[in-house]
Amino acid sequence: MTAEHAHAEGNQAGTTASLGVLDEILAGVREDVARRQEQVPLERIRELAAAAAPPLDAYAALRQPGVAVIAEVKRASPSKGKLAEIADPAELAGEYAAGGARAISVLTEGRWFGGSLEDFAAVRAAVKVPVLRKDFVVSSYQVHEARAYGADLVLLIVAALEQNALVGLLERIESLGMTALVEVHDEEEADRALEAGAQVIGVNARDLRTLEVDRSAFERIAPGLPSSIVKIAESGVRGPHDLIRYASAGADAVLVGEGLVTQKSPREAVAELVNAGNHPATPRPVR
Ligand SMILES: O=P(O)(O)OC[C@@H](O)[C@@H](O)c1c[nH]c2ccccc12
Repeated sequence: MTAEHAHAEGNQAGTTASLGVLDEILAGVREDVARRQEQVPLERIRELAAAAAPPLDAYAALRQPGVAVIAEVKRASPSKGKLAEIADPAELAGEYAAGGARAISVLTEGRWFGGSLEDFAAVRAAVKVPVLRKDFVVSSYQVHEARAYGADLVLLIVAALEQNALVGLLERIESLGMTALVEVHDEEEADRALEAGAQVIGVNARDLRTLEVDRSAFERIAPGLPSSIVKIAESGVRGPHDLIRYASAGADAVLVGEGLVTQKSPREAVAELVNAGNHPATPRPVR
């Protein structure tokens, strides 16, 4: 499906707000996973995961001094439709890394974000920094698949998962040597993430049900998280001033998509953020 098509459907989804965009996305993801699993059965994907190069330590990478920039390869979004052409995701990721990105995020959801596992594989082969599989993970098949494609980090969205599923998937990710980035949007979800044993927590400023952005969510939630937790501010970073605002509230890292893919020079845009994150006047997380 094209990004335009995805956007058109996204607008229709807006008229059925009671269902929420997240539920619509999840329904499509479940269909797509079932189809892939018919082609490559779980047993086979587990073998491929076992044969993949070992994962990088993303937790350690994100705890280095300075505010880390996680740069995202994002073609489209449900709220904005098509964002960027991205003819060569490997090249874009190379630019991000050259600009100083501490990790790369790759959307692999196809219907709404225009991503794919092919994009992921291309990026993984192009960079040496940890790579995040950004998708709507609902089954352990997707976790093994992520590892088979060389993922170091896997996103888990608390709003998309029952607590026992969250715990099971988090344990599966860690048992394969990867790091789980557990995404929350409010205090209750943050409590669930901690209870599940998350070490890396992302606060998404965007509510995945309504698609509204609230940059103050991080400021409300982050102070309540233990100092051992890597805290990532996700979404809505337009430039250095947003990074500094998040850093003041205790962010170890920011995750940036739209604000980078729409720039003429993604490398320079990353470097500007990285410089802001390394500046002596920028607040450091207290540990
Ligand atoms: O493009 P932005 O506003 O910089 O946001 C990036 C990232 O936070 C966003 O893509 C995101 C955060 N959590 C997600 C979960 C699924 C899909 C996408 C996302």
